[in-house]
Amino acid sequence: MVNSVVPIAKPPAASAAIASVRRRPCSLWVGSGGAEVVTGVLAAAIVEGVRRPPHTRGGGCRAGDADDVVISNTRRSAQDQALDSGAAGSEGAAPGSLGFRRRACDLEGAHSPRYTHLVTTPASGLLLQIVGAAVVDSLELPSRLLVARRTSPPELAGLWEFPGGKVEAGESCEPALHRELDEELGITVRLGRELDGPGKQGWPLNERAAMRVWFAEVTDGRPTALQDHDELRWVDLAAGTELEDLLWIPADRPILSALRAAVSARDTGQPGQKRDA
Ligand SMILES: Nc1nc2c([nH]c(=O)n2[C@H]2C[C@H](O)[C@@H](COP(=O)(O)OP(=O)(O)OP(=O)(O)O)O2)c(=O)[nH]1
Repeated sequence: MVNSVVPIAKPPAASAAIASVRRRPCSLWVGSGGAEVVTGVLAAAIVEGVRRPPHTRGGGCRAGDADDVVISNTRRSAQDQALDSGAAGSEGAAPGSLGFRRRACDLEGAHSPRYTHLVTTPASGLLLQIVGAAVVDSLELPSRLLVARRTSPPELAGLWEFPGGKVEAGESCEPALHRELDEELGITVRLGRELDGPGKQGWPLNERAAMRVWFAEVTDGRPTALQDHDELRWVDLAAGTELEDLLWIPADRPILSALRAAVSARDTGQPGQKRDA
């Protein structure tokens, strides 16, 4: 949840990224979320907003007042800058980094499509949270893994991955994973054990994101590539099989190794078993 929203004239520490606002400064809303913003968004600016998000406090703003906002931060990537200049609704992704979509729902309470322009900057030490599923044919006796081939962004298109996606603000990891699997594959699953990564946020993917991964088993639906993927495949988990030969997102390789070890140790967990709530 976004803790506070204040006019740019009196920014909190987290809004140091904001360098200048042309036109009317009071039209810029700054959300300072901290740990509660699970997607890793610490500072965010919504411009062109026509009404403030429902869970926020602060002064009013008027439609179109702040459509010339400049965000500046030494940690900003070329991708962020591209987003600043790109068309609303576009996605950007620099090689090795994540694509951030210009959409309002990255901030809880800002789900209105009328918030047309959102720029986010990651907090230092807080990564964008991704969740992924190691969907196996059986949680108790796994022998095959469901893998998915991405269609975007161009840097990742054609690479195989664990189905999943970004945790949205206000969402917990496991519900996010259920949502992603439903949206992307049209399946309902029961979750098994989490495949613990090296960090609290799971497995590092790049400088901006980390992924938590759970074993899962399909309980309803037939996996179908509904969005984000052009092919799904059940592959044998045994060593020396197709699984290793597939062109994986490189960051996923260590996860695959750990997954195999967990399967060998029959450590995929019982349904509902979790590391945390
Ligand atoms: N789902 C998934 N993403 C991965 C894996 N490995 C890896 O580096 N990533 C990266 C790729 C993406 O930059 C990011 C996940 O973002 P995404 O685009 O899949 O998220 P999403 O489904 O919520 O997509 P969108 O709504 O933003 O379009 O994490 C993986 O195994 N599974």
